[in-house]
Amino acid sequence: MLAANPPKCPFFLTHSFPVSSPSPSKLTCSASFQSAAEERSEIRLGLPSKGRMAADTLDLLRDCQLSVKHVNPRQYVAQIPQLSNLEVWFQRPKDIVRKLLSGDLDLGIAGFDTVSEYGQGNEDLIIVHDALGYGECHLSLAIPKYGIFENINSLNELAQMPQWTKEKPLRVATGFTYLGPKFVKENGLNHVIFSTADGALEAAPAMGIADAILDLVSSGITLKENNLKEIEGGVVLRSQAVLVASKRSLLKRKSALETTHEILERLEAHLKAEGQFTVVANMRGNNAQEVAERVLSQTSLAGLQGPTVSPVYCKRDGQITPDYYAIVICVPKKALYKSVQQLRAIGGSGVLVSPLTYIFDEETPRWRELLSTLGL
Ligand SMILES: Nc1ncnc2c1ncn2[C@@H]1O[C@H](COP(=O)(O)OP(=O)(O)OP(=O)(O)O)[C@@H](O)[C@H]1O
Ligand SMILES: O=P(O)(O)OC[C@H]1O[C@H](OP(=O)(O)OP(=O)(O)O)[C@H](O)[C@@H]1O
Ligand SMILES: [Mg+2]
Repeated sequence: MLAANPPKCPFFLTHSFPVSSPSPSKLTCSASFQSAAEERSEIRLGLPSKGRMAADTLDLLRDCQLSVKHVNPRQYVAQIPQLSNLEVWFQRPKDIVRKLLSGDLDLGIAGFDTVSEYGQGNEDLIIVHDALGYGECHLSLAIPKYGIFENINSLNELAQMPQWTKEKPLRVATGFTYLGPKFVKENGLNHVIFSTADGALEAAPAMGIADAILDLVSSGITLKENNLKEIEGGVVLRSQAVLVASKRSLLKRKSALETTHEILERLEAHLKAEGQFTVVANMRGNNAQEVAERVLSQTSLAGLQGPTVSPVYCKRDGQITPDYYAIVICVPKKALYKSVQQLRAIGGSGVLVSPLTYIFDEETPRWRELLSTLGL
């Protein structure tokens, strides 16, 4: 299990050492970078400079009222006016991870696949938010649909093929030269050799360069168009965009932790709200309790913390009395139509639906988790 084409980039050389026993060059490098990090007063957030994560990242931050002021796309530093102590640095996703490890960035947004591949399990990297809701894909082993693989549909079947020997191992093309070998080792595949390429990996089997590929899949179209198939047990990891931090930064600098808290709260509040609608409806009833009971008898109307039921007063024969009740609930977007049907079934009318911008909980579970990971 080794990379057939040893990568030329010095980072690969450093990263090929196990994390538990870093190379001397890595230690020297990290010590000098660390002192530079300590001299900085501003907090640095790394964002993808281009590629598929770039636009969605800026959109997400904008939706959290954290718009990045970026004068032109070739300028690699920018600001988020709401966070005065923060500098944004645009970098390639893999460089975001490397620079978090070297202490040149404090926070970053990248795909979980990139964090896992280039972070190599380093404990200095902490995932602060693991589900930013875009860049969804999975890293998966794929083999041809044809030839000797026609009846192979699982990792076990692949491992047991008599074709793979020490002299003639299964050849896998991948850009994931850390996660790939780790996965085959953990899954007991003995005779495997990896080669690397930067893109269009799906061509490798048809070109005769590899027997299988290990690459990211989202729609599955590229695999299909190249006559390849995924196999049972062949998914190495599932990925989406994550917010990741350097543990050292958060522990050493109080302002880094405070900024992380604010970003996390805004992300959580926005992402939670994004999946929900506020629904307001009118309902006749004898009292608020009775209306609430009717609402709660329906499975799709429980809301975030039960319904809010408010009397709507009117003047009749000189008397001010509650004529009907207004109920307010939050419903998941997916369950909207079902909720409206259930509201109607219990006498709801005049149903108003509006999008939610933020849901701020008392304290976000991810913040509590972060503090506990930091031992605070
Ligand atoms: N179908 C997909 N294929 C590849 N990446 C995807 C896909 N869907 C989502 N992603 C996410 O987008 C990231 C790829 O983004 P991008 O294209 O910028 O990176 P890259 O091509 O690996 O980087 P670079 O061009 O710097 O080598 C992946 O790491 C993953 O997190
Ligand atoms: O499942 P799908 O939706 O078809 O997406 C998967 C493809 O997308 C990515 O390639 P990319 O477009 O980044 O091109 P590249 O391989 O040349 O980098 C990835 O490497 C797969 O080839
Ligand atoms: Mg790409």
